[in-house]
Amino acid sequence: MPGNKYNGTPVTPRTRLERLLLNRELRKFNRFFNPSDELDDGLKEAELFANDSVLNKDENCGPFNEETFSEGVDGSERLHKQRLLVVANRLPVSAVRKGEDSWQLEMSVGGLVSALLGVKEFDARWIGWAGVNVPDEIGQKALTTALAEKRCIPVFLDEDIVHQYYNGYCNNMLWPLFHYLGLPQEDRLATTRSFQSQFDAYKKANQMFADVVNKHYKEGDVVWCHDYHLMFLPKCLKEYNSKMKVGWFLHTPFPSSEIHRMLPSRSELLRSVLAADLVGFHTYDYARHFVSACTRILGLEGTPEGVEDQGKLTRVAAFPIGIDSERFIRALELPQVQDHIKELKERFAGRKVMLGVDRLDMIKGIPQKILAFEEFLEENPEWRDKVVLLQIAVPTRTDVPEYQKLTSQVHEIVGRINGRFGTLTAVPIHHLDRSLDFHALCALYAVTDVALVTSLRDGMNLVSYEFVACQASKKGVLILSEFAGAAQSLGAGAILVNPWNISEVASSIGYALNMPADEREKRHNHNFRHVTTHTSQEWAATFVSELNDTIVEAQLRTRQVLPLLPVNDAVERYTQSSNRLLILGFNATLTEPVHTLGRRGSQIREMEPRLHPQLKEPLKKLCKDQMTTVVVLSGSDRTILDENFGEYNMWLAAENGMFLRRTTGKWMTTMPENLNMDWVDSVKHVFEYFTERTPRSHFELRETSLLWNYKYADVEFGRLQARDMLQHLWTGPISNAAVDVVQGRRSVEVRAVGVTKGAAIDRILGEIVHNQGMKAPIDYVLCVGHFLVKDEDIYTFFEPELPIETPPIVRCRLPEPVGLPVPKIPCGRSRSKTHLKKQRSLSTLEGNYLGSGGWRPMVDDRISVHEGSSVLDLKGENYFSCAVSRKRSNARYLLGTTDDVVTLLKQLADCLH
Ligand SMILES: O=P(O)(O)OC[C@H]1O[C@H](O[C@H]2O[C@H](CO)[C@@H](O)[C@H](O)[C@H]2O)[C@H](O)[C@@H](O)[C@@H]1O
Ligand SMILES: O=c1ccn([C@@H]2O[C@H](COP(=O)(O)OP(=O)(O)O)[C@@H](O)[C@H]2O)c(=O)[nH]1
Repeated sequence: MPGNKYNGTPVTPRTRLERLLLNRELRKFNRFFNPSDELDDGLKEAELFANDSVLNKDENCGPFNEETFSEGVDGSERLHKQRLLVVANRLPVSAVRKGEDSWQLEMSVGGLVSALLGVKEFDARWIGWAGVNVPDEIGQKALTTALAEKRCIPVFLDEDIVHQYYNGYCNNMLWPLFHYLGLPQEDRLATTRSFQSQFDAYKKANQMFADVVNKHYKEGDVVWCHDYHLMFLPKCLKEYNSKMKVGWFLHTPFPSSEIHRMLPSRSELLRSVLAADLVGFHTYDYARHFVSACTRILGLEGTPEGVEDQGKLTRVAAFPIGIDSERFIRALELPQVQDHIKELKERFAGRKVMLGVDRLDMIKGIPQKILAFEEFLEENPEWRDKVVLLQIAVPTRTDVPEYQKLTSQVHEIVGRINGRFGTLTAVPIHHLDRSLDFHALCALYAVTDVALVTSLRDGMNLVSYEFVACQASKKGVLILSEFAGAAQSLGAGAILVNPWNISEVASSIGYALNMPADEREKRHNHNFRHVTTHTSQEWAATFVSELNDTIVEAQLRTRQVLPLLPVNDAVERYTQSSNRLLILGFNATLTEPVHTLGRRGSQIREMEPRLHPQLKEPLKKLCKDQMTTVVVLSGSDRTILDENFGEYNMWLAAENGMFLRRTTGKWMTTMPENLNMDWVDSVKHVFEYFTERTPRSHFELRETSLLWNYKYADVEFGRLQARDMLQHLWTGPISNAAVDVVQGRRSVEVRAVGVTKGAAIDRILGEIVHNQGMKAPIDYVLCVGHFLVKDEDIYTFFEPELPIETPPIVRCRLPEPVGLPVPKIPCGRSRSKTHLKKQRSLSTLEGNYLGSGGWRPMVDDRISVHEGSSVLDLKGENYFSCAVSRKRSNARYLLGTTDDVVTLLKQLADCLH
């Protein structure tokens, strides 16, 4: 049993990586002690499918293993297998109707099927379409029963849905786009026109898959959705049951966001996929493109772990698929395969064999491959009767016009070349429009000297892996397209080519055919090691293990996330209090929500923040209330606050509290007269420079700070520019200046040192109490804002217990009459007593209300205030600090959006008469 490496005792993993490593060791351990389990099942199954690619209906064995619990060889009970629901468009078998209630099942061809057949560690069921329209109930029942024996569950799609969803949206739209081929040339307009109906069918089909999953789902199951056919499925599943563990894996490339951006349904598709807990791709590049599409198109945050939306993380990672290499290696020993090998060797004696195995799909670059072979023959006449190219082109998606066109194109080229270089007894290209059975395919791989994989784009390409697995004795050469996912794993051993460059491929063929044995061996060994260690079993186990772990991680994260504001409680306590203070931020708190989707947001509108129109009424009512004091405390400058709030009876604190006025009075400031602002010019210079060079960024020059905002700029470019700017500022203009830098999600602010909302609130409070002649202490505080890091000190200001390290803050006093009660301050929310210092009583503190930090009118006389008593009589439960749309914060509570702020203030206002 894996344990502590040094003392053998079990260890408790603390981090995600530790958990995953432990999990990996556990899997290795299980495999080591239960090897027969895996191999026996695998072999039975492989042979079942391999015989003549027809599944025997009576065989009580399917693509997946039957038992969940069973006896080990030594009689011990084996581990409980995780239940896994694999959901893919196609089942691993296609059904052929033989009578009203009888069906024959044939194995489907394709990389996804091959890979998932290797998945044996789970108690798995496969949910998908059987590739046939079954309109009648008798037929559906009989097929369901036949498939159940193979642990497959059908989704019945009618002809129209298949036409619109599978042939249309999936294969005519998503497939070419995801492979960078663009929309089909000839019927591009028609495709664009039929988009909406096809997309509707796509969503409908996905919902039909979801319905079947929901019917068969049991608590604790892992649901693994596959491929571009089912991008809507994660959302449908999570809407039905948010606790379901949902993973989604894409078998094709995920294109650059510039391509994905063309899809009219681009945002809906991304959002649906993001509903999954874990999203997987074959390569890091595809994962990177996906994250970038989410940041650029949806405006979400991309992190090294994945994509974050309102604190919810969807993990995104690369899980390169593999094959069940053992199955191929073992098959080579079978007598029927050996017979095939012998036959093939005799048939092609004296000639080198080159092989291509592809579905007849435009992404596979078959015409380009054949043209390169033609060029090779043209330039190397000595090879013409010494080499043969065997091209297996498996028919696929034959109802889609583009695929029909490709078939005739390939036939035409092959015919021309064979006519040109063929002899009476031999042709250079053997082209087969059909699939081969497993044994024939293995034999073919084994006798091949050079395999040619020239995909124009390919998610992974398993043919290249299978070829390598079957080459232990021959050690043939693999020519591999750099645009196949496999190039990232087999790149070192293969000869990598750009399939669009026909001359390069032609010369690579020459290089491969002439390659010395020792180089062939070295290259082969490298690839063989990879193929035999990165298997489909490993792939599936890693994905499922990470999916399980993602759920654990999400639970841990949820615990760190703030609880939602208990609105009813906040309202009730408001009504029960008699001197209440509402401190409200402005930007992203009281403003209208704007759509910040990169290029589409209303930048012009947002650059001048406006009060949410629905807040006007409630705010007016709250401000009129004698027992309520409203303060808007913002980083914005005075003009903006004047414009938005001039008409209300409230307090305005501009530039993070540096300026203050009651709307009935004039602006005052506590900005020290000798505040050193020498740094402003040089920072402004830098901000101007970056604004000029970062399209759609802008900056604001305030009296005590400068703010550079890149919210509407390209996210990645903006972030790079911000990094560059900060580096420059820290090493140059502000290296010795008395400034603070506040980094927002998409902004950089440089302020005079110590200017924070928390530092200002004390002085503001003093002025309010004094100015309003408050007789009773404040007994209710609601502090709501989208306050960034440094400004979060405002939330803690009102917390009754402060950590010892808290720096002294400027204090204030109540004016006369004195004799008010000493504040009753209850315990803070979650602070450990050991970290606390004694309760803070404002009445005992010396104020510098009139000192250097005191309020000065902007133009005329000074205010004077008398010594007084306690400003606050705040019971812990009468204090509500609330962060708006920032899940991690020092505030006690969270409000999701500005709309929630509207609801809250409306409710408070409704309590007033
Ligand atoms: O079912 P079809 O429409 O006939 O297509 C067959 C499969 O083609 C695609 O395969 C991809 O998956 C492979 C394994 O991950 C990968 O190696 C290859 O590069 C991909 O093209 C498709 O993604 C599957 O859904 C289809 O079943
Ligand atoms: O006659 C054939 C030709 C191919 N294949 C299988 O089809 C899969 C093709 O997968 P790949 O990843 O190369 O490409 P895909 O077709 O999925 O795009 C491989 O596992 C092949 O073994 C097959 O079973 N019979």
